[in-house]
Order: sequence, then C-alpha cells, then structure tokens
Amino acid sequence: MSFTAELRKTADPIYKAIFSHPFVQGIGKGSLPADSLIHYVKQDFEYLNTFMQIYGIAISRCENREDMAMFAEQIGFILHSETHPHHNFCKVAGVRYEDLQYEPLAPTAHHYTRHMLDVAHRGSLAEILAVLLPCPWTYQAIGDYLYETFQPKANHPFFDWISFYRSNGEMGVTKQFCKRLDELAAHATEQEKERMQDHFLKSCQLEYSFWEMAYVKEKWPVAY
Ligand SMILES: Cc1ncc(CN)c(N)n1
Repeated sequence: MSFTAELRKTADPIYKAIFSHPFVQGIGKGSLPADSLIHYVKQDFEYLNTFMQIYGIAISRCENREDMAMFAEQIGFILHSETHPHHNFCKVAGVRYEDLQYEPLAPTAHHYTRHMLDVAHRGSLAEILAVLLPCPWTYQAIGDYLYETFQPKANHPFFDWISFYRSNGEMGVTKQFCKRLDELAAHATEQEKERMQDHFLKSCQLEYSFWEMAYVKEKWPVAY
C-alpha cells in the first residue's frame, strides 16, 4: 500500500465524522442557517489567504521547477477559481462576498493556520505536503460523498459547491499532491514519515473542527 493510501486508511474515522457533521449534511440537504454560511466564508477567506502564504514558503524549499510550478499553479487556483464555492454560499445567505473579507480569525481557524505555518517553517518539503494535503483531499471526498448520497440536480442550492469539489470538478490537485508525497516518502526516514503522518492526521482533525467552528459560529471566549 502506498504511503498516502496508508494515511487515508488511518484517517478514515475522521473522514467519516466529517461526512456526518451537521454542516456537511446541511450542504447535502440544501439547508443551512445563513449565519453559519457567513461565518464559514469569513473564516475560509482568511484560511485560504494563509494557505497561499504557505505555498509561497513551500516554493522557497523546492529544488526543481516542476514542484515550483505545482505550488504556483495552486496559488492561481485559490485566487481565481476557489472563489466560486464562496460565491455559492454568499448567494444562498443573501450577502455580498466583498462584505465578508479580512475578518479576524476565530480560535479554530487560528489553530489550524498556525499548525500549518509551524510545519511550513520547521519541516521538510514532504512534511509541508503532508500538512497541506487534508485540505484538498477531505473536500474532494466530501464532494464525492455528497454527490453520490444526495444526487443533487442543477436547482439544488449548493449544486455549484458540490460540483466544484467532487473528483471530476475543478479541484484536481489531490492526485498530484499524493503522487509527489509518495515519491518523497520513498526517500524519507522512519522518523520523518512519523512526523508526516502526525501532521496529516492533525490537519484532518482540524478540518472536522473547522466545520464545527462554522456551524456553531465559534468566537473567542471573552468579548471586549
Ligand atoms: C478549511 C478548508 N479546508 C479545505 C478547503 C478546500 N481547499 C477549504 N476551502 N477550506
């Protein structure tokens, strides 16, 4: 079994918990409170900004142009394509996307972005790929799960969101990242592979927490 197939197998309980989360189920059923959708978009806009910064750090660690191109292409993808699912949520919530940008991070979004930044600053290129991979991989899995389970038609409120993330939608990066991570894992020490698994599983857990954060509209404990 490949290194990434092992990672996916170990993370299976987390993937299943993500599919069952009420926010994800709400996307499938086409029914979510506007304020949860708004909280999600505010936080995800910031999360994706940090994600692009981490791609920049990853580029600084690359030793060949193929890897540089892979990360550079993904920055373009976030800037120009991954705005579509945000627009879908904004349309359903009845708000303007421009009004949901540059908000402070909520605790879970803070935790998840700092987790990735920490690995980006201290880890190898393989560790960086491992910490980033759950972002595209869990969303692709959610898109496929929702498409198969709810079989949405074009008039489903979240048809665009589900179509965007499912396997033959717009986000094809998971396969590319898995292939590269498997190549790097083939030359990694056992200790480095253990760190890669740890980063990957923590990011999967934080993907679950991100849905929860949006659903409950998580805030810092004390208002000031
Ligand atoms: C938190 C989170 N994780 C993953 C994705 C999919 N790129 C996202 N937009 N936001």
